[in-house]
Amino acid sequence: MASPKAFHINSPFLESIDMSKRTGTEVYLKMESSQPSGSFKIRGIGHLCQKIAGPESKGVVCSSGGNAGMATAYVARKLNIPATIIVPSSSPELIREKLKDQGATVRVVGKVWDDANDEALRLTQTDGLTYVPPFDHPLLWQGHASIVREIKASLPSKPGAVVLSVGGGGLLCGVVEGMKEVGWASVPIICMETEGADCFNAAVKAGKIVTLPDITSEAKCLGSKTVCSQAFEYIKEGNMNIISELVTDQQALQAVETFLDEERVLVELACGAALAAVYCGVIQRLQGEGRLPVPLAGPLVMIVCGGSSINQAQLEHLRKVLNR
Ligand SMILES: COC[C@H](NCc1c(COP(=O)(O)O)cnc(C)c1O)C(=O)O
Repeated sequence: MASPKAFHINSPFLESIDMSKRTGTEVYLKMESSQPSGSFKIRGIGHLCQKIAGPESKGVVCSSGGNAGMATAYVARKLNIPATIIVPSSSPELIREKLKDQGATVRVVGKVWDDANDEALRLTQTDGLTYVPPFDHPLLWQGHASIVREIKASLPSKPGAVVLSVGGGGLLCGVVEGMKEVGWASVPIICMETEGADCFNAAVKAGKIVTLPDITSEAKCLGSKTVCSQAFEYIKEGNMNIISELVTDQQALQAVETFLDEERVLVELACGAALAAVYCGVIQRLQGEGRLPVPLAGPLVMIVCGGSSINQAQLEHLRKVLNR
């Protein structure tokens, strides 16, 4: 098998003057929107595919809200193996076309990600395809952990907090793994979800893993009804400072628009959920509640997870649907 190589890039790490003004502390943006597949997913999925889907593979199949699918399709094309991506009907036509442009076979199954995942698992049995999970696998988390190593190499000191979005919990698990590895276990991790795609927050509140009845948020790429068990284990373990917060779809959309204006980059609603931690005052509220120090003990790092299910037409559609 070819020697393992990274499919992801060492993404830009940019200071945000506007976000720093809003929070009263230095804010750095880890721009995963710049990754070849459009989001951070390429880190874990590239690592996993290298390990379990060699040239002799009959092909890979991934169930996805869109971005794990984009990463799988991109990596499969680079490895010259077939890719089948199963997306739910809630994924915009835009992402289906992008997946096809990557050479993937795209199938639309079910209403939410969980339905698409059932079909992906079925295809591993019937067609002998290699299953690429979008968020729940140790090899994904190992790959995602590279983001923390890059941040450590770019920052002169330990961050005061790291902000990220949670869908199924894969990014969170990778960031925790990386932070433990580099000695940042005490750094608060602010986990952001949208109301209606809040499987992690629901588990934190219930004190156990729960399954949402449905995904009612427009942030479909956060749309897993159940968080991966490892993410919840980190809460039970209690060794990390993990804070779970929610914003509305409207707040996430406002964050997407503000980020576009101020940082000139267009990202998905799933990413807007993380950005809203700064733009909608969540950081300041947590400080007021004594859950974050004033000032933060170091710079705030925002993981700009990116996402490909967005363009001007989709942005306009979200404005209409969310009455903004
Ligand atoms: C249902 O969907 C899960 C996954 N998206 C997950 C996702 C996340 C959350 O990452 P996770 O917590 O799932 O590892 C954040 N930011 C963006 C832009 C994402 O696409 C997918 O594409 O299949």
